[in-house]
Amino acid sequence: MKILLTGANGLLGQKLVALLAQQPAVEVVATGRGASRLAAWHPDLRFVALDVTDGPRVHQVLAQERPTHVVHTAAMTNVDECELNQAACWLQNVTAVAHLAATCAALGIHLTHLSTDFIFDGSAGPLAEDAEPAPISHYGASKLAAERLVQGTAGLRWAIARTVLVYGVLRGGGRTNLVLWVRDSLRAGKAIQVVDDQWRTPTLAEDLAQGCWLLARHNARGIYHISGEEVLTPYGMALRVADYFGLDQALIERVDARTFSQPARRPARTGFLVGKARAELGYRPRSFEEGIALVAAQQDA
Ligand SMILES: NC(=O)C1=CN([C@@H]2O[C@H](COP(=O)(O)OP(=O)(O)OC[C@H]3O[C@@H](n4cnc5c(N)ncnc54)[C@H](OP(=O)(O)O)[C@@H]3O)[C@@H](O)[C@H]2O)C=CC1
Ligand SMILES: Cc1cn([C@H]2C[C@H](O)[C@@H](COP(=O)(O)OP(=O)(O)O[C@H]3O[C@@H](C)C(=O)[C@@H](O)[C@H]3O)O2)c(=O)[nH]c1=O
Repeated sequence: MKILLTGANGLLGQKLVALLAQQPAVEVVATGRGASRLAAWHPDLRFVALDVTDGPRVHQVLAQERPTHVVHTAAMTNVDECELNQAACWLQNVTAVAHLAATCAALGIHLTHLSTDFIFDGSAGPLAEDAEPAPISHYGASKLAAERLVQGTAGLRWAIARTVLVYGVLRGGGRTNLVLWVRDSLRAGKAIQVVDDQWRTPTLAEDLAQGCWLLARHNARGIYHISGEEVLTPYGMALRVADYFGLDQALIERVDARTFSQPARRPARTGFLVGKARAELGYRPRSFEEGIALVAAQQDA
């Protein structure tokens, strides 16, 4: 197998690089916007600059590299930024997917595409793969449009991995995540307000990477929910993080989502049922406790 990753500098991309480096039978090509931020940790990694919004370049790189599989992790993931800059969001989350899907179909490459719980309206959860999407933000709408584009590309062999609130240690800077934000705020003695009326199944980035690897290895076809299994609110997660790291829980103020005036709406209740991935792929996510322990171990390393 030869697997090409998009967005390799991002959180999921980094975990996929680390996981696939341990598979002797897999050749990895990491790609990302601009230079590699992984060279210090993976000096032998093959890295090719690829902005996925550049259609001719997408075709050029895939035609040159001829991977058997692409895992498309790159996206505009700042949900508020997507609401405020809708054209940029569409370009990165939809137009780019059109380039990749068409090229993968033409070259016979299996595509694993990443999607999100934010395609749902938050009225019910945890959700199975056949739940009806109804996005309430521009980010969610763009990710749903991308799913439909993948599904509608003639001749494409595809899998869609949908996931939920991903956390883990990121090297070299980038988008933070709930576990690191809570830990670092409390360590700095900073009070935080955390919502207790949103429900999620938080996902350890390493587990998501494992799920993507399983999808590619099985040449899976169709939609798979790949997340953690415990339904928690961000407030509940914050308390557990504080507890694990021995930090002051009194700094965590329990609030409603209405307390925040964010540009983009968030679905209240999501979270995923992962039974399909468990049964068909052998996917086994870690508990939230185990996930925090892994984060702690990596920070100490
Ligand atoms: N994080 C989460 O909580 C969730 C994520 N997802 C989905 O999972 C996927 C992976 O997310 P995650 O790794 O956490 O996100 P990150 O934001 O950590 O990583 C995304 C990466 O995509 C790169 N990127 C953005 N635009 C382009 C472009 N035009 N060309 C090439 N690379 C680009 C970014 O580059 P740069 O570093 O230069 O900015 C970044 O490295 C995404 O598709 C996301 O929608 C779904 C649900 C939850
Ligand atoms: C910043 C902040 C967040 N939160 C909560 C709300 C939210 O549920 C959670 C994470 O907030 P963020 O704004 O970091 O992330 P957010 O944009 O809500 O996270 C999303 O990212 C995209 C990419 C996805 O696809 C989704 O699955 C989802 O996890 O933390 C607070 O309670 N207080 C705060 O001050």
